[in-house]
This record gives sequence, structure tokens and C-alpha cells, in this order.
Amino acid sequence: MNRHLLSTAQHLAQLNPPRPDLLAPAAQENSICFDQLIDGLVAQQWFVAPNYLPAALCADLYADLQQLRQQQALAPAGIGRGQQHLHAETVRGDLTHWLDGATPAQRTYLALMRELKDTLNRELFLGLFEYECHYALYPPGSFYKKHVDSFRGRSNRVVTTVLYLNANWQEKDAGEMRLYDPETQQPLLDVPPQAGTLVCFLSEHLPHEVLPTQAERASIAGWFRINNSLQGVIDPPS
Ligand SMILES: O=C(O)CCC(=O)C(=O)O
Ligand SMILES: [Fe+2]
Repeated sequence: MNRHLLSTAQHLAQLNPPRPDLLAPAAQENSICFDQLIDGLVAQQWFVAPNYLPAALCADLYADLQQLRQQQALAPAGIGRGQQHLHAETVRGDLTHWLDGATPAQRTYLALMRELKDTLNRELFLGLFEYECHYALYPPGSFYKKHVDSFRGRSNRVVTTVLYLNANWQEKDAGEMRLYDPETQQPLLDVPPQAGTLVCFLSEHLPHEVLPTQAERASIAGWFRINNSLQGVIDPPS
């Protein structure tokens, strides 16, 4: 990704400034500046920022997730897709639910991620096509072993996001996300899953894991994807 290539896009963006009046009202209220995030991705392939999303939105999303749990709408996560889709408690122990915009909190979050997708495409020419994301609830004792977020032989997931929803996370609760250096495979940093913290990285490049959590741990994991069906491969549903 070469920022020198960006000047034309930036120039065009100045000629055609975004129309805030055309954005969903929720996105306007919660609008955030993605400059640091873009710089982080360009410089080091990852970005981590505490308090990146408003506490009120995180609280609404957390309440939404708890409602889904009460409705028994969370299911054990699998790994892989299609025929290779496996339930794998030895690899990961979270319960998930894909966001579909069913509630105002979900719509607000999805609108923000749409803004981020447009920004990534405008600034970095990533050609991102869509965003998919799920709530994830890790019960005490669960984890997600070290992995990268792309399926074997497929690279449709380009940028990963993780937003944490746990107000007042304590050090004793553990459950950090550990990012690894893709070259040396040494740990880079541990991110506590405190509400409002956003993590963003290049999906294929950065190995990461969820260390065993001592407390229930809530998050939204998401992926900006390119459209594989444009490359002659039919993209199966999740
Ligand atoms: O919740 C996290 O910190 C990371 C989750 C993750 O790696 C994934 O769902 O692929
Ligand atoms: Fe992951």
C-alpha cells in the first residue's frame, strides 16, 4: 500500500466531498475520524485504540447481545466454511450471532463500519466489497487458539476489526487478544478487551489469539471482504 498513490483519490474526494446529509442519522451522531487507523494499517498492518467507539454505543450493543443470549440466539462458533465448517471447542469456545441490522444498536454499528469501508477504499484502494460481523461471547475458561483470519487457499477477508464490549474489564479477568509479529511469530502486544477498544489489522497477515478468559468476555469480530465471486469462485454463505 503506497500512500503516494492516494493523492488522486484525495483530490477527487475534495472535489466531491462526502454528503453528511445522505448518511444515516445514527452514523452522523457517532461519526469518528479514521485517520489514525489508516496510518496504523499503512505503517504496521495493525491499529489498536482504547475508547475508540462511544461508551453509550458499546453499552447498547452489550445489552443487545445479552438480549440475544436470553432468546437463545447464540450458537457455538465453527471454524472453516461449507463442508469444512466444524465445531471446534479445542480451537475456540465462543458463542456467536451474526449482526443483521435487526436493532438500532446494530444499525448504528454497521453504519460506522460502512463509513470505515468507504474510507479504506478511498484512501488505500482496497476494493472492499462488504462487511460481515458477529457478536462473540466467550464464557469463563474459553479461548481462541492462535490463527489468521483467512480460509485456506482463499483470501476474501482483507481487514479484520474487533470491538470489545466489556465495561470495567479487570486485569485479573485476563482474556487479552495477543497479536503476533508475522515475521518472527513473537508476541507483539496483548490487548485487554475493555469496552470501546477497537482493534483493526490486515486479516491474512497478523496471527493472533484470545488468551483464556476468567470472566465472560463480549465482543464484535468483523471482516471487510473482497468479492470472491468476481474472481470466478462462488462465495458460500457463512
Ligand atoms: O475477540 C478477539 O479478541 C479476537 C477474535 C478472533 O480472533 C476471531 O473471531 O477471529
Ligand atoms: Fe481471528
